[in-house]
Amino acid sequence: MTLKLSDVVLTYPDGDSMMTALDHVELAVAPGEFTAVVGPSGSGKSSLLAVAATLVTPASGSVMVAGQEVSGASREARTRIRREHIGIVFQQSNLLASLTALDQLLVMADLSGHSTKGAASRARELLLAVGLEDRQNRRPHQLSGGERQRVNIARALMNRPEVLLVDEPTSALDHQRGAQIVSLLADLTRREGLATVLVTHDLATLSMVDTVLRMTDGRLTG
Ligand SMILES: Nc1ncnc2c1ncn2[C@@H]1O[C@H](COP(=O)(O)OP(=O)(O)OP(=O)(O)O)[C@@H](O)[C@H]1O
Repeated sequence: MTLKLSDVVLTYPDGDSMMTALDHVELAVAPGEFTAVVGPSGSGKSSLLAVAATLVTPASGSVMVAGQEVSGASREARTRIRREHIGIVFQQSNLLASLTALDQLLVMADLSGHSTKGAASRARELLLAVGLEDRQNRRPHQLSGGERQRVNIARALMNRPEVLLVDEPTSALDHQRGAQIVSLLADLTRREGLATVLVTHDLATLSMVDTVLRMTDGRLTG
């Protein structure tokens, strides 16, 4: 399993007591497997992604990413695991306003400290994979909402992660464009052998995923 959460409990302070955001959660995603997590607002979906992204440390349980145990790892070790093994796509496209689509990707290679040798060809390959080969010199304001989300997805894959975590990527898009984004994620999951977790409210796109899990009051069920 590329991503494995075992018996994960996450609590937040809630007034004088604690509330349980993740309640003994089990999640296992294999390479090339596209998993969707659905559930009502406040049920814990974003918390699940934050724990899987190594951004939040659970109260107990184990989080394994690409064979490495995250729980108990130092902040530096978690940052390294995140940079090397995890791609994250947020709900809103958070692209840099002044950069072209191509440069949005190249800046990821710079930040990771990897040599830029090979980065340009990886960036072009990804822009082609997301259908933006003729948009590579456009800045965010010259792209549609769907195109910006495609750049976001391509950028998340720049450093060849094994795990892809995607939080409601279609919420700002109409149904057709949203379905195209989920179809693209399905294609990339298979092509790049990613362990992908998609949080979504868009039930119409669930036919494109391999596994659907439901989150209810912090409990994850199949
Ligand atoms: N940093 C925090 N501090 C305290 N409580 C939090 C924090 N983050 C989330 N919560 C609480 O944890 C519960 C789960 O929240 P979470 O955002 O994970 O749910 P969600 O299913 O992603 O919701 P949505 O679909 O609205 O994004 C909610 O009750 C929320 O209020």
